[in-house]
Amino acid sequence: MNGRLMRELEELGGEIRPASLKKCDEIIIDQPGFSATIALWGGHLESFIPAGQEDLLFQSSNPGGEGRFGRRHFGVPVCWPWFGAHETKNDYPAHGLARYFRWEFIEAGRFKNGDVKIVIRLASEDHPLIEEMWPLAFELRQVFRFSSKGFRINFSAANLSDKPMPVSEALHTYFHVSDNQTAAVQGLDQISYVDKFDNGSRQLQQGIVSPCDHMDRVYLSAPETCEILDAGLQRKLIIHTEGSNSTVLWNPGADIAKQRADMEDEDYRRFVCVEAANALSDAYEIPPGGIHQLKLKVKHKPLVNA
Ligand SMILES: O=P(O)(O)OC[C@H]1O[C@@H](O)[C@H](O)[C@@H](O)[C@@H]1O
Repeated sequence: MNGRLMRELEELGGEIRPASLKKCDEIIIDQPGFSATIALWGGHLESFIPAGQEDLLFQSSNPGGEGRFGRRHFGVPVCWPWFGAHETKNDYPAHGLARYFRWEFIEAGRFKNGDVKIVIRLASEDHPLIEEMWPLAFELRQVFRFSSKGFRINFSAANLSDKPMPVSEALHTYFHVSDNQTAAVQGLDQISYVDKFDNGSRQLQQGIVSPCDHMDRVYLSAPETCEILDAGLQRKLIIHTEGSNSTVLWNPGADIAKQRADMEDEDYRRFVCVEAANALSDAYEIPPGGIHQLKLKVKHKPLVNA
């Protein structure tokens, strides 16, 4: 990292924790209204803690699998350029490449209203293994915006190649909840979904989703806003997306969680994934030279004022 970036970060009261997660740096921002941590490994927003509250994001109990594609379930993994299993290559990792490679920290500063801004990027040309596995050149950027009210992620993908780029994707957010048995997701009533835990059958959502246990669902043509209601933390999380047609809800349930190396037995009770996605029939192509943006905005509010 250069001196300019270091100064910009220091002016925000930020610091770098060097080579601390999977041998990559973490960026820590500590402000009166919140603290946030970004892992350059995979470009995960790892933690966002509003002052006086519990983290909005979940982190699994241990760092997880070793090896090039050892994954960890925490924060906001970026699933790109494919969501789920690769269509033809069985030996390629699930959920694409972006969550396994080192991103570059390129900017720290403030928006006009004082919100904190951090920008990171991942370019295919920076990693020979990416170029080998995905021969279409790209540049990804994440612009993080933090304030005491919550966080935003503006994710953009630029197709630098001369061919159309097929993409399915997700900002696979692990929202921390007090208990998945009592937490609820509201806002998907009457939306049709593909139930991956029921052989991909099509279902229609009736009312709220609760408990948030053992579910793997892709809601297609989903609305831009939904909410997590957490009675235990007396907190409501308002999730707003742009550029995302699918909303994925995932919680592994007790049995599948046991197969995840980084999760302890009770970890699955402490999160629900609500993912801003373009998956299955919502997959699309970025034209040569084109850009696609996926935006996620998360605000927290007391549940009592719902
Ligand atoms: O364990 P991973 O690879 O991070 O994936 C977690 C889950 O992510 C969800 O988005 C998928 O719909 C699930 O099928 C998948 O199991």
